[in-house]
Formats: sequence, structure tokens, C-alpha cells
Amino acid sequence: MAAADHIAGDMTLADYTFPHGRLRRRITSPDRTPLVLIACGSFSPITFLHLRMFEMAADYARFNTEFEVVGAYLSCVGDAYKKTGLVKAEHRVNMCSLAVAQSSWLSVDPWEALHEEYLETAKVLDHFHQEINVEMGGVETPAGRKQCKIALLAGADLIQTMSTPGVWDPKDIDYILKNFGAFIVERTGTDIDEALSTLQPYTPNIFVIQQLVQNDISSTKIRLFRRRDMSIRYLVPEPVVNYIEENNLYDEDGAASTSSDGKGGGKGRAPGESKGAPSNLPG
Ligand SMILES: Nc1ncnc2c1ncn2[C@@H]1O[C@H](COP(=O)(O)OP(=O)(O)OP(=O)(O)O)[C@@H](O)[C@H]1O
Ligand SMILES: O=C(O)c1ccc[n+]([C@@H]2O[C@H](COP(=O)([O-])O)[C@@H](O)[C@H]2O)c1
Repeated sequence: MAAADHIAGDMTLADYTFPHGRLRRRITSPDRTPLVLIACGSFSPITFLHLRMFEMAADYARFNTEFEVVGAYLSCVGDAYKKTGLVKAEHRVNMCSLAVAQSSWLSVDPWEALHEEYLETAKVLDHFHQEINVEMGGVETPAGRKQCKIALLAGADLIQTMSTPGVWDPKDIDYILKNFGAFIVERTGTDIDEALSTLQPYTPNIFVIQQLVQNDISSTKIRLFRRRDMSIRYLVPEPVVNYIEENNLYDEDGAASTSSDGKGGGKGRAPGESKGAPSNLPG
């Protein structure tokens, strides 16, 4: 755990400092715009697919855009987000930190998770803009200092929720897609054209990434496997497997869960673990 960026533990907002250790401070091309990718989500638990999303987005940015990736962050929702299967934010931040411990460019920012109240994604992106572009002053380029483009990195299911009435404040969608933009990874089961249909005005700022190797690992499936006492090895990073076992997370009685009954009624996807859950499991 020592190599990880930040472990929440008993950390409070008063102890918080922005994790900028893995953020590249200069780019070599005068023509490129530095890019920082922010993945917001539950990460209960983080999987290899979540990590893979960053690699896909970095390749996409390099080959198809004028951006140059200088860093990337995982931001876990806090405990106020009452979604089925969410273990405590402290555990989710710890697992994310373990998962990126060996990475040279992925970081975990515990700021969102340290808040007791739910924070909308627009506020989370504002926080990154404040830390990276205002406090740090952006990054150096041969053409002088440039502000980083801060963009949301998400799966197609998340962008689809933007067309679902009542999930997002329309003002926030406008704010996020105008001021930040989004890198969207296609996801089995989500029709990307349909997901984007109500977001037409923002399409120049939405970058759709095809999955060349179809991967549909989901946290829901990992939790289900745990409850059925099935192996989760090679679906999530090894240190995360160990952490889950050591802390008895997602086991049959839902130990350490904050809202295992799905009755939390918070924001986000409707409670229920149907998404992607296989039906042919023993049990
Ligand atoms: N298989 C996938 N393909 C593309 N994007 C994905 C996939 N799994 C997760 N994501 C994206 O990762 C981000 C974090 O997702 P989240 O923590 O909800 O993971 P999840 O596996 O969908 O979780 P759960 O199963 O608990 O709903 C979201 O933007 C989500 O769209
Ligand atoms: O800001 C909003 O209004 C908003 C509405 C719906 C979802 N989100 C964010 O989208 C993410 C969804 O994660 P998940 O795990 O529910 O797929 C999570 O970070 C939420 O905070 C944000």
C-alpha cells in the first residue's frame, strides 16, 4: 500500500492535499493541448476494465486529437451516494489506490470521497480545474504555460443517463459538456447513438472510443461472484483481490456495505443489481 498515492483511512478534508505527484508538468509539443482525464464513479470495486478505460482514452487522444495526456484521476463518489453494493468510500478509495500503485500516470483523488454530502460531477470537475489550472497554473509547453483540458472519462452507460430525465440537472450537463467535455468508452448493452441523441449540440466536445477488445467486466459481476464464493482473480488487480478478502467485502452477508439493500434512494442509477449480472451462476 505504501506506493499508493493517497489512502483515505482516517483522513479528513482538513488533511487533504491535491495528489499532483504523477501529473506531468510539461509537454514537448507546442501544438498540443495538455489533457487530464477524470473518471468519476462508484468503483465498488475497481476492475481491470476501469483501468483499461484510461489506456484506451490515452491512445484515442494520441491518435485522433490534438490533446496530449498529462495525467489522469479516479474520483470515487462519497458515502452519501446510496447505490446498491457500495462499500464505504474509505474502502473504495483504498482499492483504487492499490490498483494504481504501480502506474506512472494514474492517480486517485480522495477529495470527492471525503465529503459527507453528495457532490455533483460538475463540482468535482471544477475542483480539478481549480487545483490544476488555477492553483498550479496549468503546465509548461514550448509555447508558454497552457491550461489543461479537464475532461470526464466515462462509459457509454453514464452518458446515457444524461438523457434520462431526472438524473442530471440539465444546467450541469450543459456546464460539463461545454466547459470540460467527455471521453466516452462504448459499452456492451448501450447504444451509443441513442445515448448521444439528445447531446447533439455538444458532439464536438464528446469523444467516442471504440473498444477494440470487448471487455464487459462490471463491479456488479464482481460483487455477485463474491457472494457466490466464486473467484474474482484476473478480473480485478491482485492487491485488490487481497484487500477484498482481508476486509470481507462483498461477501454473502454484505459485510462492510453501506447500502447493500438497495433502498438508499440516492442519486444515480435506480437501485438494483440487474446490469450485466449473469443469470447462469450457481447458487
Ligand atoms: N464494461 C464497461 N465498459 C465501459 N465503461 C464502463 C464499463 N464498466 C464501467 N464503466 C464505466 O466506468 C465508470 C465507473 O463505473 P462504475 O463504478 O459504475 O462501474 P460499474 O462496473 O458500471 O459499476 P456497477 O456494476 O456497480 O454499476 C463509469 O463511467 C462507467 O460507465
Ligand atoms: O452530477 C450529477 O448530477 C450526476 C448524476 C448522475 C451520476 N453522476 C455521477 O456519475 C457517476 C456514476 O457512477 P455509477 O457508479 O453510479 O455508474 C458518479 O460519479 C456520479 O456522481 C453525477
